[in-house]
Amino acid sequence: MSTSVVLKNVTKRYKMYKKTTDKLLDLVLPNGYGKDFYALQNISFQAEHGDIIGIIGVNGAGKSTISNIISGIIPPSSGTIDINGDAALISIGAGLNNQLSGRENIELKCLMLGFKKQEIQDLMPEIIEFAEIGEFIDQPVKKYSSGMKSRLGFAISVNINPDILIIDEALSVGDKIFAQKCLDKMNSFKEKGKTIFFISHSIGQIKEFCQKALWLEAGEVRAYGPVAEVVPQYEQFVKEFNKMSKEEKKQFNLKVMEKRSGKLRTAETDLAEGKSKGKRLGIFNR
Ligand SMILES: Nc1ncnc2c1ncn2[C@@H]1O[C@H](COP(=O)(O)OP(=O)(O)OP(=O)(O)O)[C@@H](O)[C@H]1O
Repeated sequence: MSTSVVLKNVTKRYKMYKKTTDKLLDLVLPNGYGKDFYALQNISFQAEHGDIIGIIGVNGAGKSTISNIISGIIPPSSGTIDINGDAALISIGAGLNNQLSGRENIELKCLMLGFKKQEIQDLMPEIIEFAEIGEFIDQPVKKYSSGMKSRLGFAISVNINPDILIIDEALSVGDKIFAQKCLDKMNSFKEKGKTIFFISHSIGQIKEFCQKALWLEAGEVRAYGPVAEVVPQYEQFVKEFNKMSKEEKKQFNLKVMEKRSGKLRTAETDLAEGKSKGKRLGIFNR
C-alpha cells in the first residue's frame, strides 16, 4: 500500500476578536492583536491508499477543521499536507449553490472540476439516479431538506470518482436506506484503493466501516490506529468525562481552553510554528 495523505505538524490558529477594530489592530500591529485559539495543534499522521479512517472526538475537537484542511477548503496556519490524488469533501452544507437547481449544481461542480460538457452529460444520469430526489432535481436547492442536500452532495462526489473522499457528517441526516447505499459505495471505493475519511458521531457506523480511527481531543491527536484499539479508549474517555462532577468538568474545560489559547504550549509546538525565532510564518499564520 502506498501513502495517500500525509499531515506534518498541522496547526490551525484562529484569532478571537471582540470587536471589528480588533481585526484591524491585528493587521497593523507588528506582534498582532487579539487572543489566539488553536482549533488544531500539531496534527501529524499518514493515511495509505485503501484506508477508511474514522475521525472521532467530542464537539469542538477539530474534526470539521481537519476535514476542511484535507479537502483544501481552508489552509493550515502552519505545517504541511501532502495529498496524492484528487480530494472531494461531502458535508451537509458544503459546496451547493442554494439559488441553482440540483441539475445546475451538478453542472457547476463538474465544470469547476474541469469536466468537459460531454463528460458532464454522460455523468448526469448516474448522479441523478444515485441522488434519488425525483423531480426536485429541477428545483432550487433552497427548497431541499437537509437529507436531500446531503443526497445530492453525496451523489455528485462519489460519481466524479475522487481518489480521496472526505465525508463529514453527511450520513447523519440521510435515512437508513440511503446511508446503506452510501456505505456500499464507500466499500467499493475501498476495493479500488481509494482513501476515505469518515467523520461521524455514530460510533456504530465507525466500527462497522472503518479499519482505522483518528481520535481528536481539544485540537490534538489523542490516538491513531486500528479501530479496535482506538474506539474503546475514546468510549472510556467519554464514560469518565460523563462521570465527572460539575466542578471537575469545569476545571477540565478550563484547562482545555488554556491549552487551546496557547498558554500551555511546549517548546516543540513553538518550534514547529517558528515562534521560537520570534516571528510568524507568513500570511497563513493570521
Ligand atoms: N472560523 C473560526 N473561528 C474561530 N474558531 C473556530 C472557527 N472555526 C472553528 N472554530 C473552533 O475550532 C474548534 C474546532 O471546531 P470543529 O468544527 O473543527 O470541531 P468538530 O470536532 O467538528 O465539532 P462538532 O462535533 O461540534 O461538529 C471549535 O472550538 C470551534 O469553535
